[in-house]
Order: sequence, then C-alpha cells, then structure tokens
Amino acid sequence: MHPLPYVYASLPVGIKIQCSRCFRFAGITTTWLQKRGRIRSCHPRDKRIYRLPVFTEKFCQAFIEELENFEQSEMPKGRPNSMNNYGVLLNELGLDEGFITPLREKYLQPLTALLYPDCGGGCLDSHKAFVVKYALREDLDLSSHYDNAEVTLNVSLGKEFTEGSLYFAEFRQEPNAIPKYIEVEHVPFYGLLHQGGQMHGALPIASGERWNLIIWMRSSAIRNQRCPMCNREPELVEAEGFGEGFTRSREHRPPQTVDVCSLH
Ligand SMILES: O=C(O)CCC(=O)C(=O)O
Ligand SMILES: [Fe+2]
Repeated sequence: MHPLPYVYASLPVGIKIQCSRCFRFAGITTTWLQKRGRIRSCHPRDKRIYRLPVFTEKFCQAFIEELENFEQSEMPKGRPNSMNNYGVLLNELGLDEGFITPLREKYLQPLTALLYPDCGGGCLDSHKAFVVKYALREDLDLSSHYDNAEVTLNVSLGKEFTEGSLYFAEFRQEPNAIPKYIEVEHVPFYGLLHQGGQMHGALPIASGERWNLIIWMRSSAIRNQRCPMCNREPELVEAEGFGEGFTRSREHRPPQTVDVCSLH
C-alpha cells in the first residue's frame, strides 16, 4: 500500500532526474537533441513522433500501485473518455496542480516549443491527463482516433505486456482514404510525443497489463481560433477547471517562430 503522500513525495524524484537533463535542452535544436540521443524521432519519414525519457522505473511502480488503490476504493470515478472502460482521470486524484502542471510547464514545454512551434508547442497552457489500462478480459486495444489536444504525451508506465503497440496514420486522414499506418512500440518508462491531430490507435495486447499516462496538452492560442475536433470557431460555455482548454481571450496569438534547424 502506498498512502498518497508517499507517491507525492516520490514524484519529484521521478521528474527531477530527467528534468535536470532536459532543462539544459531549452533553446537548442531538434537536430542537436537527436544527434545526442536525448530524443529519438520514431520514424524516418518524420511524422514528428518523438521518444524521450520521462520517469524512473521506481516512480512508475509506485504510481501504478497508487492507481490500483484508487481503483479498488469506493471513491466515485469518471473514465478518461468514451473509448476507455478502465483507467483513471488524474484530476480526480488531485494530481493536476502538484504534478501534471509543473511537468507540462517545466519539463515538456521547453521540448514541445522546439518540436512543434507551429501547433502551439510553445504556448501549451492547459491539459487533460489520464491513465489508460489494458488487460486480458478488460479493454485490449483502442480504435483509431485523434486527440482533443494540440500535442500529446503518452508514457509507458508498465507493467509487463506483449504487443499493444501504437499505430499512426496521416495527420487528420480522410475517413475513406486507404490508411497507411506505421507502428510504434511502447518502451517502458519512456514517453512518446506526437501531434494530437495525427490519427492513431492502439493494437491489442496479447498478454499482461499495460498502463500508460496520457497528457493531452492544449494551447488556447491555437484552439481559440478553431476547435480541433470540429474545425469550427468554438462556441464557449463556462466549465470547471481547464475545461477543454479554450479561453475567452482571442487576443492571444501563437508567438512567431523560426525554424531553428535551418539556421546556421
Ligand atoms: O493506448 C495508448 O497508448 C494510446 C491512448 C490514446 O491514444 C489516448 O487515450 O488518446
Ligand atoms: Fe489518443
């Protein structure tokens, strides 16, 4: 059993180890990062899917144990979305403020600003974070979809499993087009960054249990112009917390960016 404070106490360990390395990356080029092996592009045709270290193994184990405790408790539970029957919404555990927000702002944003400057990577100001779980006799896979996010982080937390890779198609592929998918394996304790609008899904696991942390990161500067789900100008209603990441202010525009990789 891990009482919640134990997990909270262990969070900075998991984050700090990788964070201190990544802070030094802010302001340098994608090419430099790739050459040094700090992040890896997962496909030669460059679908802008990147693998990066996120948590320690010890942290992932403690995190899963805590999620299992929550699952077994009597506390009311929502599910991440209509496609998942299992899994946990992290705001229900009070993990936004002390965990996901600093992770997004301090660790991820320096990287996403570099990797996705054209889709709000430099101005991600809210998120929806949840954990998905796949197991035999529970959910096995996830059908093809795009996320309600500008940029998504998907971290493999464990446990042991076989198969269950992600597959990616074109960016917002036409529903009737013949899909050309690439498969990307989950590597334990590593994360994958991808554009939320890229069609993707998860193949069925063949054995074991797979737990992944998903952070849908949102940029109000981008989505205030056009909703990524319906492609129209959003009509706003009051919402609790981050809502779906829209804000009333339309003045914000994404900052102007240059392609640093083309500069010499
Ligand atoms: O199962 C996975 O790893 C992918 C989950 C996912 O794409 C999502 O929840 O949006
Ligand atoms: Fe997704």
